[in-house]
Amino acid sequence: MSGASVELASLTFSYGETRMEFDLKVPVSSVIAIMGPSGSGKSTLLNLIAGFETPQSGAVLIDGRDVSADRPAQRPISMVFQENNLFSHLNVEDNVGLGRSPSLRLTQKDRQDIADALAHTGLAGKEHRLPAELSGGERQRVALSRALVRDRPVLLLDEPFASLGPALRREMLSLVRQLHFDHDMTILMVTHHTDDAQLLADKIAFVDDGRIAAFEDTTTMFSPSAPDAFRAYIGS
Ligand SMILES: Nc1ncnc2c1ncn2[C@@H]1O[C@H](COP(=O)(O)OP(=O)(O)OP(=O)(O)O)[C@@H](O)[C@H]1O
Repeated sequence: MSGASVELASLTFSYGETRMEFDLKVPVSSVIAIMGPSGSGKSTLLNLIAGFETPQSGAVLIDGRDVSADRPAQRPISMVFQENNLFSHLNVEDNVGLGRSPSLRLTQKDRQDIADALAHTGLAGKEHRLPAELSGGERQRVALSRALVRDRPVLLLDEPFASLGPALRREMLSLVRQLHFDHDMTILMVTHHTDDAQLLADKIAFVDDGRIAAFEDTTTMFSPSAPDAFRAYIGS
């Protein structure tokens, strides 16, 4: 696996009176933290890239190809949400297998790849458990494993560790860092935590009032030269 560039070209979207317009160029294999006030449009931005929302105008380009007309499953993207990632009646192995085949018709190679992903995320031995028999952190590991076997060059993470305690969150961030090191995918991660961004991200996209108000290197954004609105948001 390797990454792909992601470009949003004058992408417009409205929820009633709430209007958004996004322009962004994400380099291949970079890790981007998407930060900004509550309600500014961060989740909507990821949903537009993934194809769960349809823009009014503009385009989403992945590696230069316009994917705007593609359904979510056709896009070279996988996404992990804060919660509700798993099917409660399916065991760990099958939940991960859905990343490879929606009908769970799995080849021997698929099963080997699933086993490898579960080993990679520290879940070996828990293949036959149901989601209810796992901790919150383990459930998010299953969701990450499914994203891994989907084997797509772009990974979208929408506050995937927000419900976890600080130690577990750090552990999961290290896992994401390791997965990026091993697979080199392009990652866009929504987070409100400055330490998450500083640990993982090459660049920060600051979303404010339905726009990308700043897109700079992480070191710049955490320096005195960062835009005032971002400094106010992080409380510095
Ligand atoms: N299904 C919906 N119907 C109508 N308005 C919505 C819907 N989902 C989101 N919105 C509105 O769109 C705006 C952007 O929402 P979004 O969830 O993208 O924000 P966010 O930056 O991810 O917020 P948070 O940090 O609180 O998760 C908000 O004003 C929100 O109220």
